Amino acid sequence: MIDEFHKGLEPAAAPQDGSNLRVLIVRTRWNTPIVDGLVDGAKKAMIDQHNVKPENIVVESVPGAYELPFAAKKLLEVSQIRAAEGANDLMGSVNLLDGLNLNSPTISRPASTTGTQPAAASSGPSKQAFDAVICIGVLIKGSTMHFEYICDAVSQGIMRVGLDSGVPVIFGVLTCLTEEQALVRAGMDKAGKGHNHGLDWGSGAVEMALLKNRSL
Ligand SMILES: Nc1c(NC[C@H](O)[C@H](O)[C@H](O)CO)[nH]c(=O)[nH]c1=O
Ligand SMILES: CC(=O)[C@@H](O)COP(=O)(O)O
Repeated sequence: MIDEFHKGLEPAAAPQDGSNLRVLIVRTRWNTPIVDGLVDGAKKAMIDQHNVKPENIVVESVPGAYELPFAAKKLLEVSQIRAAEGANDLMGSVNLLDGLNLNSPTISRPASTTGTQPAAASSGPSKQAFDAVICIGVLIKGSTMHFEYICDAVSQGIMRVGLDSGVPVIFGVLTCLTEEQALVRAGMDKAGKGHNHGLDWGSGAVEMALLKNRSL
């Protein structure tokens, strides 16, 4: 029986400004063609509707949905450590600039008190911590209870990463009984009546990141 086609979430009332956000997408390598479509939808919504810079969207892959929570947790932690190091470098230079007028337009980084130049800011990976994470995967029921156990573990795990880290983690995992159900929810069904849920996840990531960053 073909179930009702989903129209997905109504788009946000208005596009939101994601131009300063950095978003991590963790995606699986199971059911790759469908996951690819969902990832594309999430990126499209963030870039086209909410002005997220393409270079501020990082995509990492894991074997399967069960690995999504661990990867989200660890990659988030690394980005937060890197951001703290970046802030520390900056504070270090401020300390080195003791007594100077920090508003001076000609300020430069002096040699450190030990006579060696402080490490130049690396041009390596971004030091901005992720403002949101989107976990994307497709679970399709097989002939055993494996599906049920993974679905429960993954949904609980992804929620816990968000609550524990204080960074919104979007649950972008389709839990389907058939491949057709997944195709419909990725907007890839032959009838063309489906809706790409990745679009909703991208918009949701921007909305929740801005909510997290909202100043009191
Ligand atoms: N059957 C599906 C899986 N199974 C693999 C697990 O997610 C996991 O990678 C494995 O148990 C090793 O820990 N993963 C999916 O993403 N989708 C499936 O349909
Ligand atoms: C979601 C799954 O792990 C499932 O596809 C595995 O299939 P099976 O239950 O037949 O082993």
